[in-house]
Amino acid sequence: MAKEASNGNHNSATKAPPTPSPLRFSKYFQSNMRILVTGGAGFIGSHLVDRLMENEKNEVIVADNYFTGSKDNLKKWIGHPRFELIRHDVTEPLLVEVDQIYHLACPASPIFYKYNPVKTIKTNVIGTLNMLGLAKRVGARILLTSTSEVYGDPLVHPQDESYWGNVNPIGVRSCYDEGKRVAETLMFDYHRQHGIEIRIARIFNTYGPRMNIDDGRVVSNFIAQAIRNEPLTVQAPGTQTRSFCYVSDMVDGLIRLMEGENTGPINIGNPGEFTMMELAETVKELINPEVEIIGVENTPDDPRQRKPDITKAKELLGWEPKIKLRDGLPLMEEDFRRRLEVPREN
Ligand SMILES: NC(=O)c1ccc[n+]([C@@H]2O[C@H](COP(=O)([O-])OP(=O)(O)OC[C@H]3O[C@@H](n4cnc5c(N)ncnc54)[C@H](O)[C@@H]3O)[C@@H](O)[C@H]2O)c1
Ligand SMILES: O=c1ccn([C@@H]2O[C@H](COP(=O)(O)OP(=O)(O)O[C@H]3OC[C@@H](O)[C@H](O)[C@H]3O)[C@@H](O)[C@H]2O)c(=O)[nH]1
Repeated sequence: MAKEASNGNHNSATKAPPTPSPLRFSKYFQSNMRILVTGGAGFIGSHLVDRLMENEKNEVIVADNYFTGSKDNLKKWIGHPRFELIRHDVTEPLLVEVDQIYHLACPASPIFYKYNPVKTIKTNVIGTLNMLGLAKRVGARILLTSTSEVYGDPLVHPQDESYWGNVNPIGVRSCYDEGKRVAETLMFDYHRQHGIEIRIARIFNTYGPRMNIDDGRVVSNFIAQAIRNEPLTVQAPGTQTRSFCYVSDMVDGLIRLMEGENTGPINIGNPGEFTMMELAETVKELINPEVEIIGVENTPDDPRQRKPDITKAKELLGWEPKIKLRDGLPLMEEDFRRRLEVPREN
């Protein structure tokens, strides 16, 4: 009774404060970094989003047009209070208030970037211009995922960042290679002219769970073929080399680059180098010893060798990859078997 009287007395100086909304105590209101990930519904982007979302102080916005990405890759975050997903094409301007931009939007598989080459150039050039314009307007730091393809068919081996590359400017891969080179140029021009904080990662071939099954890149092709018991298609001559980085190592490198003090460009990749025939033999041995390996025709301008020099990443970011190809392939196999609904026979 006495309590009721006291609660009902609006003139009382000892009135209890109203109960705060439960939202006042939610993590949402403690966030101190809003991060935009373009291309966040894609392969690397969705793994990056997972890592960024692990930090309860981050809010993450993904902008993606779903050309090669999928909402499925982000399903565990849809509806989360610190997460937003926007259907957006980066060739159009985007107005959001953010502190950091990871700019990944661009098809990465040669089959997909060659499908509509004019659109690939627009994505790289106009898309990067739009994201730099956004970074300038809101004062955000921006990281571009460039590529080892800026080295073209390299005449220097392994490739370090000082190498200017050997790119065919009018070939079928140029929409991607030259597009990324212009994107790098734009990043540095905005940095020098407008003082934008930039970071450039030159990513070497990356693989892992969530790659599209029909992505067309070599690791996903071989794993899907081995699981389906179809011949592994080694494109001629089979002696061409690549260096494969597992996606968790890649994401770790990208975050270190964003958080560090160096603009780059910095190579992020795994220096373990394999011919495509060696890769096919490794997949055969690990996944399906019965599968056939066949030679097929290649496409024009396929780089003959590729291996990153990661001295700079080691020195400036304290980063190096941890997962060897032989350990990463079975992790990807597991994901592909689940999606293809082909369990491993014991
Ligand atoms: N995976 C690799 O081996 C590799 C190597 C070098 C560089 N990269 C770069 O890393 C980034 C991500 O590559 P990935 O392997 O995750 O490729 P991905 O194709 O899986 O992802 C790209 C994402 O960008 C989206 N996208 C494409 N065009 C867009 C547009 N105009 N507007 C908005 N969204 C768009 C796609 O829908 C997709 O979700 C790309 O910039 C790629 O060039 C990747
Ligand atoms: O089924 C296949 C597919 C590909 N290959 C060969 O495997 C090698 C790698 O081809 P991929 O299509 O996986 O990728 P590429 O290295 O050519 O390009 C990639 O490089 C770095 C990124 O920027 C992009 O993800 C992509 O452009 C090529 O020599 C290709 O000829 C096969 O032997 N069989």
